[in-house]
Amino acid sequence: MRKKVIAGNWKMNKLLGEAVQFVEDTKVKVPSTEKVESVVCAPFPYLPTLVEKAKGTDLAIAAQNMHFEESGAFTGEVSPAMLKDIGVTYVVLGHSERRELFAETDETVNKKAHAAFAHQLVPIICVGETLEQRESNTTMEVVEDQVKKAIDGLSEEQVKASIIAYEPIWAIGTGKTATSEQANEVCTHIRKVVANAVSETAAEAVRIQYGGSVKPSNVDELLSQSDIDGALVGGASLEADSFLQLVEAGAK
Ligand SMILES: O=C(CO)COP(=O)(O)O
Repeated sequence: MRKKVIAGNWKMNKLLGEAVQFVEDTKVKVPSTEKVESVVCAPFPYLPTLVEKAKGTDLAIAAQNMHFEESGAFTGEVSPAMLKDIGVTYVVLGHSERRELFAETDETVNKKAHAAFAHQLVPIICVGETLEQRESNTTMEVVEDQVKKAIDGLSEEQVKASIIAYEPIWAIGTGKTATSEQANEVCTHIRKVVANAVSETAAEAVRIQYGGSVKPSNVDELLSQSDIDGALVGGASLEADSFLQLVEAGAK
């Protein structure tokens, strides 16, 4: 049984006081169970404070991005070593907003995945098709290509420890969720891609999240699907109550 992962991706939202309040409100309420991991992906300036606040609880704190280099002349960037040093444990890589707006490529996502493992960070690797690609029936090949490139050169153990988030771009922040069947179909395909590229063992172990307008009212159905092991959630992760309902669904 794969442990589910519910990750709230706050994106560029909340001020420090609000971020701290959220962690105070949720850290004692997230379920302590083998069934689910609860993760909050917060903006960089809040990470040290939130890691401190969440210490010793079942709430993990993640970054939303990082550079792949250890250090150097990269003004404005944050390195994997810095994240590791302050106690961050997960990092989102290749979110579609970073691919679209900040020139993230499959190649940089792959470099970042290697860098994450070099610093004991668990990567949450995002993939997903545009509406145009879905309408032209190229979803499976687009996603297959993204997954293969992202995990290229990782060891079997590293792939087993990775999290892949399938986020159809047309379902992000639009209120349009993929149906649970549509979401599962692609997640099943991702698992096959991993089986072919790495091994059956890696495919069995890798956790695959769905993301795109996940909310308390649709999370149960999505999580009941055979190949969906969690959710990466934007809007519905901003309120503590709603985030807690999502992690409770993961603990069922
Ligand atoms: O992009 C997402 C999570 O990374 C999804 O965002 P929404 O849940 O707001 O659609």
